[in-house]
Amino acid sequence: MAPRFRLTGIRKSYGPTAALRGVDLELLPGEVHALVGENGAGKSTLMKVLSGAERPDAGTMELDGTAYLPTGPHAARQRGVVMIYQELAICPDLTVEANVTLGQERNVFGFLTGEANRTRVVAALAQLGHPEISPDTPVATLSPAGRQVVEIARALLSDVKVLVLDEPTSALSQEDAKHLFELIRALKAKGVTVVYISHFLEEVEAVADRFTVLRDGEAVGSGRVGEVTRERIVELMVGRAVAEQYPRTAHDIGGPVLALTDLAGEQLPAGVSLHLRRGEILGVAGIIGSGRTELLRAVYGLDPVRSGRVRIGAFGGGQATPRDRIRQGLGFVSEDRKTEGLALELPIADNVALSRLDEGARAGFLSRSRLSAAVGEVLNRFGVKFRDAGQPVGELSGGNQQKVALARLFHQRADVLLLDEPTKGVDVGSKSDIYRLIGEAAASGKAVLVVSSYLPELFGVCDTLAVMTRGRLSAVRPVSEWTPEAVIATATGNP
Ligand SMILES: Nc1ncnc2c1ncn2[C@@H]1O[C@H](COP(=O)(O)OP(=O)(O)OP(=O)(O)O)[C@@H](O)[C@H]1O
Repeated sequence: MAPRFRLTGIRKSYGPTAALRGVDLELLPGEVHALVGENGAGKSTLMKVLSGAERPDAGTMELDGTAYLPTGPHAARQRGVVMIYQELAICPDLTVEANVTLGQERNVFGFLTGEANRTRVVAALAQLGHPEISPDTPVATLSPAGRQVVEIARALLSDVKVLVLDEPTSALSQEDAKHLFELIRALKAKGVTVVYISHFLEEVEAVADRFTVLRDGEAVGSGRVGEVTRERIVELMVGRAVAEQYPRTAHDIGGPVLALTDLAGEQLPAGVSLHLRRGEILGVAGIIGSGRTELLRAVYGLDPVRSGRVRIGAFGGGQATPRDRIRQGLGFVSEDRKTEGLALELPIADNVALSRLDEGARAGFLSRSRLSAAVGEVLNRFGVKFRDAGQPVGELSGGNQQKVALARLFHQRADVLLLDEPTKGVDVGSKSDIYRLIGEAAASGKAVLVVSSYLPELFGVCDTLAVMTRGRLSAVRPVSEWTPEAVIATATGNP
């Protein structure tokens, strides 16, 4: 079959960082092609080149046998090549219709025909199986899944031939992820080529026909999904065999360090009690919207507490500010690193040291070199791929940004770690590193409360587990007393 899209010898550097070092890739019509690789391997950069957001330094591209070098995303879209980003690039204040037609209003003799546009939008939403989404709805009021449908509808309107999805399930519930897979299959049946970037090999196996592995800016292997083992794909990604996905460090559980009594926020959580002990890794499962994030935010002082108590070691009481909480030994990694986790324009070193600036301070001055040295050590432990600690965090790949957010917590030397989706966007090898570090933290007497939507990780890492349903938390039980089925049943309110 003639390829729909061919990239040959693609190179791209950002200053001294070579993100792509001569990549060849062929995409067939009507296939789902998974692009996998470690954080910083170059997946997003390659897809930005393909979708016109970045210009390659060298190499050629062909779409349906003719030369292709778009001047920008708009030009790429006109040729039918569209990329949908992890952080959806939609205008939240505008309506669904305005978002879908943005920049591609059908123009008859120079006039915009509002009615024709509306018909096309309604048809696209119906085609995607979402006739319930009204064109007049402001996008801001839609769920992440709804926003994604709007983005895909927008792609359909530009007669998409190649659709790139960059970690599309990261903000979706399991149910919505299933719908997305159905949608991808429908697009495939229409002959659309879908490029699917993901760190979840289960998803790759469920939805992709072929895969390509990128490592350090080079394509190091490709093939048909199902003809190679998952272990082999991981080996290609990391360049070595990963011995243990969930490394365990023996740790003892001690006395309580965090106690919540009937903790309630403005809406969520709705009355949560629990004891977290020294050396314990306690997982909180639940569906999106069940109040898990709100629970961590209330404990950390980011959201107001309506009633109930938070007791941390010797400190008791209800409301406190994050500053108080940090002093009391709490550390928090937000699920939403872009808006409240990291200061993207600031250097990596400053981001890591943000809550502990005393480290590099000497006689009232902040010594850059001491700060960099202290931070460098933490970053290396986390395997963060970076050029130098003075580089802005925003230059790092998504997964590496997440590792910086975690590194900060360890640098802060918090006693109680509140982790909200700590491995979101993180590659398999690095996930394993993060699990090892969580285990080591527990072994050194820290207590860990971890919220995750990825059940294998909760079962692989935690000592105890509880499930959140509509703002309430089930009893905390040892992991060995739970099954994934029981967790799902409890989470959906059918125990
Ligand atoms: N705007 C930029 N400025 C400087 N360096 C960049 C920029 N964008 C990407 N890079 C670097 O290029 C390399 C590849 O990054 P890219 O985002 O393509 O990786 P990725 O495979 O998508 O990673 P992840 O799985 O973490 O999203 C990384 O070393 C990254 O730091």
